[in-house]
Amino acid sequence: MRDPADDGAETDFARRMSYGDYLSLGTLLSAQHPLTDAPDELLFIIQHQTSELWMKLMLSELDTARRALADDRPDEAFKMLARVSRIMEQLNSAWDVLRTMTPSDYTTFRDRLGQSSGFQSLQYRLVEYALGNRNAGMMKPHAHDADATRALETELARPSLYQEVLAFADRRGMAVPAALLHTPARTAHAPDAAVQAMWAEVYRDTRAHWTLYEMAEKLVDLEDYFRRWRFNHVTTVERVIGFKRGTGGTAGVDYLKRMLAVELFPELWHVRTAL
Ligand code: HEM
Ligand SMILES: N[C@@H](CC(=O)c1ccccc1NC=O)C(=O)O
Repeated sequence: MRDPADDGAETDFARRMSYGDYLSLGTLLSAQHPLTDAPDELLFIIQHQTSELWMKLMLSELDTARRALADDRPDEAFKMLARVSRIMEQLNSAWDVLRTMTPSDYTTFRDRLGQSSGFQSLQYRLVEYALGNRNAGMMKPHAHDADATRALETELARPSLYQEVLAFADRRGMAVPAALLHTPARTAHAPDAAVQAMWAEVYRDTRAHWTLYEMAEKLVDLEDYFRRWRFNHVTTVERVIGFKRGTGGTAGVDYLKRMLAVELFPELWHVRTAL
């Protein structure tokens, strides 16, 4: 048997930082605590934990993108937004693993989940808020958690990604209603005719407005991937629990189907009809 040291591999990590040290794998890999012996429960836990890790990165990228936009560095924001779309694509592919869990597998441990549900995911709510799908009522499940409530309030006190984009367009000389720019929104952005007219101008003369045109397509891309996530979620849920009520207390599939109608950047979709 060949000794790895013959290939020059370092083997003494008594006093050196190793792979596992750097990545805190001791902590990461000891954070799975199934409540039953059901083999699919580990799948369920890891699927959610990995989603939360990707959401953590997504929030960091959305933060950087917004700061770049506010500082008029659109090219940097494009890079971050493209990455957010790729992360969503990653989350979309992950559903294929969870879909291997049948209703028979899931019912062996579903009761043990109690009232817990993805509805209470802090990071998911922060992503929704950052993207502009703002509903302060969604903070209620976090009322018992001061840190979570503070994080959500801090997010609501910031302009959403779309507001940063509109402010950027305004600085580029486009006509954007002032009311949409200066106060961070606490409710979901409602379709606005003047904003749609602004995007129509961009799409009608892409050469004159290339940066905003690229921006618009980055946002449409992002929302396209997010819609696919919502669709994969609701389809997986129907496949696994049918039309049962959710553990979080909502109607389940019917609630999630309503969420499919959410439009993050409505004018960018509506403008297409007008082009
Ligand atoms: C078999 C797997 C799954 C089932 C049966 C399921 C079921 C549900 C149901 C019924 C809801 C509605 C809220 C409720 O009343 O509970 C919900 C919400 C939610 N789930 Fe899942 N889910 C599954 C997997 C996942 C995964 C892998 C994630 C990834 C993090 C996730 C994230 C969420 C989020 C963020 C919400 C809130 C959505 C919103 O408010 O728009 N779920 N889920
Ligand atoms: N709402 C799900 C339970 C569920 O999926 C879940 C439970 C605990 C932690 C994360 C979950 N995932 C998404 O909602 C259900 O009704 O079966």
